[in-house]
Amino acid sequence: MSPHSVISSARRLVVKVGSSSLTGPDGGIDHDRLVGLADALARQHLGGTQIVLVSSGAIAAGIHPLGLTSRPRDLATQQAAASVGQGALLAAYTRAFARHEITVGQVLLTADDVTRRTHYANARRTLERLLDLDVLPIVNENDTVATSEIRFGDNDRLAALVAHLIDADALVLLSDVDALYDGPPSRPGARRVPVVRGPHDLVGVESGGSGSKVGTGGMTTKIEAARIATAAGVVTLVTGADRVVQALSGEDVGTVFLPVGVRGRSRRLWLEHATTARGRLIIDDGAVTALVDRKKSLLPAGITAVEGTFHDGDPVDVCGPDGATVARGLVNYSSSELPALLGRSTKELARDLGPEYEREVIHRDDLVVI
Ligand SMILES: Nc1ncnc2c1ncn2[C@@H]1O[C@H](COP(=O)(O)OP(=O)(O)O)[C@@H](O)[C@H]1O
Ligand SMILES: N[C@@H](CCC(=O)OP(=O)(O)O)C(=O)O
Repeated sequence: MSPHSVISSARRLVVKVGSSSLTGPDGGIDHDRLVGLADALARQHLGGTQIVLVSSGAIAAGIHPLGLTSRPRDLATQQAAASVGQGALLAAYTRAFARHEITVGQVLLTADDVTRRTHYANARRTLERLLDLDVLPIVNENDTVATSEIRFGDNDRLAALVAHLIDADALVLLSDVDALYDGPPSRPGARRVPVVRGPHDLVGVESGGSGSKVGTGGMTTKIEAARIATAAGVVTLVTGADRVVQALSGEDVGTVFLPVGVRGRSRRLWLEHATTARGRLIIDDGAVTALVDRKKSLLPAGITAVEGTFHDGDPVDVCGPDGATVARGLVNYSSSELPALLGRSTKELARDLGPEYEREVIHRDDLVVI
């Protein structure tokens, strides 16, 4: 099966559309483009493909109603714009899909949230249930509550993680450029990269930031998203939103990234790619071996130093004696509690401080070796 036909025959697809493909020259939502996209997705949905749409555009949709002239730069105004714009965006999609008698559902995700064990299962269950009910879920980051530390900022990686979360057959990233080029597409002589089989095909490719006033991340975040998705076994296509019909029909458009890893469900992919570490735990050589080779939990005895300020449940990086990061995990103690426990055995801690101090600093299930 050709990689493009994986998309046309997919049972389950995640399609992501960027702000630059939904907005007009004035920065506001372009309803004709949004309806064109909805029509193409509706056809595929009615043909039996389960589709999850990850749509950016909340901030862009809030620009005009707030009387702004461009995408705000500061976080608080971006969040206000997203709050105003997300409702308008969903209303526009609801109307566009209703013409095909398709019901849509809004799912707003916060990266940090989904990483936690119970929330991960919950987000997956909700999306599965929506798909069972024949609803077309429309996902965005919950911009209004995500603070700068926990914010994804770009929906490309979020879409890759959603594709993994629902075990999609393929991920389609729609943008204002028809493919990945070997350099900025505005540069004369830039050539389309039709297929990426692995990192070697990206050697010499220059990827830059967004070329539009409303997009974020540019090609760099799309390549990163493709790397995450293909490592989880998901074929990824990057192409223009104006080629969505051809892409969904399996035509040779855009840039296709072939899977390099095996499929499988694991919260660990989210832990690694969705979280931002709030601090660092420095561990000794014995603890590095226990974590990396023996797949053990992290105990206080192997920790030599604590850096940063964090709470119980926050993501932290775990670093070897040379400072290199070896793992990331959700820590069971705050940065103020931990220093008093370092180098001590859990038995001794339980005896001196109480049974609750027998717990691991990071449980194996909350840890990903990098
Ligand atoms: N090597 C490259 N190939 C294609 N596009 C590139 C490349 N480097 C940078 N870009 C820019 O990335 C932009 C797409 O990213 P972005 O504006 O963030 O879109 P979106 O809103 O769809 O996420 C393109 O319009 C282009 O200007
Ligand atoms: N959550 C933000 C999207 C940020 C983002 O990733 O934008 P883009 O690079 O246009 O896909 C919004 O809805 O405006």
